Amino acid sequence: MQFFKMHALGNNYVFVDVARTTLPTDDLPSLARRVSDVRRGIGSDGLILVTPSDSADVGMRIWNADGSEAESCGNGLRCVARYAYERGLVDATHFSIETKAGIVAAQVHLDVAGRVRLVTIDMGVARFGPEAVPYRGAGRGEDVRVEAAGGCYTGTLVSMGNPHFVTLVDRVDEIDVERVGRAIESHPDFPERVNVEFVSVLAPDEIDFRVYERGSGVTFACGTGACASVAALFKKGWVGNRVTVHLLGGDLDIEIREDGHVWMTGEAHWVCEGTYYV
Ligand SMILES: N[C@@H](CCC[C@H](N)C(=O)O)C(=O)O
Repeated sequence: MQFFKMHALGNNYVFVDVARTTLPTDDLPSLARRVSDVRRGIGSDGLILVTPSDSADVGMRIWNADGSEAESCGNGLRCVARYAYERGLVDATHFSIETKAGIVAAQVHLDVAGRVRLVTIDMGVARFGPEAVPYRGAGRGEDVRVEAAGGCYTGTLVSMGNPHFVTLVDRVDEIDVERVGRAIESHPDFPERVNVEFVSVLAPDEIDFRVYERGSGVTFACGTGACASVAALFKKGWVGNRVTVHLLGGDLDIEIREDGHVWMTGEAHWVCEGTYYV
């Protein structure tokens, strides 16, 4: 199977363009687990398929490292956008990408050599509360309390197509993201599990961010998580509509426009291309 690997702020995926190679199996959860395995496979935070789409210019589907399928992936979208433009799947700098959560608009920004320098994605409108995020706890509002890892955490339920629990902390580097994040991610209150974001506000236009991703654990960055976090903080009036998010792997620019759409701008990088022997 021909694959390529890309990363966006260190959130790294194995990509397969299904139009250019044959998938060795229909069991994509198992394939995702195998390619993601750093010892026996390639090593990644998950598997992303680039697919043809009937309703958009390009399609994408994503499986986490544990084989669970997710609805969307912000960092993956920026990588798919760069791949699609640089490999000629699209010939304009503005185009659309279909995900399980719907169709998003992408724009690539080029350097003088015509390579993609940055990618902007319109990630759509954030939705809040138990109507948007599968939740079966006692809370009824958009903020809910979860007891996990010996502590009690209040977080905002946010959907960016996929589910997020955004919790405000004094300092992100004082949180044991692995331990607390894991406990919240698979807490019984979240029947479909949840992505867990720990955020602290440094200024109205700047936040610190750490994440424990559903199905992949601690990663260097999560694009949908950054969008969900800024959307939650903006709704509460704690940040303005344009925020630099400092993630473990680097910075993302998140802007909430007047119509409520959340726009994400950041880098996407090539790592390698090769053949995977099944
Ligand atoms: N890293 C991604 C999100 C990947 C999916 C997520 N773990 C989920 O299960 O919803 C991003 O950049 O958004």
